[in-house]
Amino acid sequence: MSLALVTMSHSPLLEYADPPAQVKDAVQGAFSAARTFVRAYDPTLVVSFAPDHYNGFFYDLMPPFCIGYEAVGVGDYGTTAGPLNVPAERAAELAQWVAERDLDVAVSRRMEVDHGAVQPLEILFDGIDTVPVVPVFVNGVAKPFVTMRRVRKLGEAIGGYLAQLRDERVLLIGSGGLSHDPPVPQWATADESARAMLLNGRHPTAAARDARQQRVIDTAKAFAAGTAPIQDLNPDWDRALMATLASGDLTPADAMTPDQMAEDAGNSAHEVRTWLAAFAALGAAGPYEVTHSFYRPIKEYIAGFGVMTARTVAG
Ligand SMILES: O=C(O)/C=C/c1cccc(O)c1O
Ligand SMILES: [Fe+2]
Repeated sequence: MSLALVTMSHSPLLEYADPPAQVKDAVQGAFSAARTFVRAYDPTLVVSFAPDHYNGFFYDLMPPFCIGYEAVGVGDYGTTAGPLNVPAERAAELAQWVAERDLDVAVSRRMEVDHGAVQPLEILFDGIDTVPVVPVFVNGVAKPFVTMRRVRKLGEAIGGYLAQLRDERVLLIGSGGLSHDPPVPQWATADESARAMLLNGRHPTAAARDARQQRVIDTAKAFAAGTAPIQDLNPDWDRALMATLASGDLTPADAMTPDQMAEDAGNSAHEVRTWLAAFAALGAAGPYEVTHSFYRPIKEYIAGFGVMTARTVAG
């Protein structure tokens, strides 16, 4: 069976920053192309690979991957709060399939998801419960990181399951990246209160959430002004990765090491793991073609900002 894919950067700053009009228009144009692609494909099921930013997953128990049987948006940065429309039996069947292929994936019967998972659903489907979605958490912020090879293998296993479904049109989403280094605390350098948040910061007070988000919003302003103490975007790295993903041969990404990824493209560049998983899943259904590709480094959004659509080549 054929599959389709949208990979897209997310940024909570879409609603909180003000880049020049032509930049905003270019991003909206890329979203619009992705929406048109999705509407034409008319998926019956979405499998969404997304990271979390210490809103649903914490160091009290941090898996590399987790399949949600139910999921609820936490409503960070004004994104939609509430339940996603998760087909629990389909999710459980997928988890079983993956387990039988020697991959160890956590499951959650109540996954909490943040802007990383919610923003693409809002942009592509005008809501978080309008289409059945199986959410797959891919750790993109918390050390230790599994190898990129492992991420590719997970994507291939999930794609293998989806490719044999006869009664579904499946859209894969990969959310995050590309190069970027927003001020998400790191355990090694965090102070005591930041460590408490990283350990178990579930359900913060409104004031605590506002303070955390304001720090990111302020950093984005400073980054655009050239004064933020965060790592620069790396358009060459972003474009090279997008070329690898488009090529159909994902094995070169196996050589990317976690430390080198962070050094070259920022700590949150690990979010590209969702793109790799999504493309590996797509490739499991056969050769694919990229139908639309957008890229722009956007400091106001603290993101090497990319959007790609792709689908199985009819054969
Ligand atoms: O607030 C956070 O935890 C993350 C913010 C952010 C900013 C820019 C790009 C991203 O992918 C983010 O998640
Ligand atoms: Fe992110």
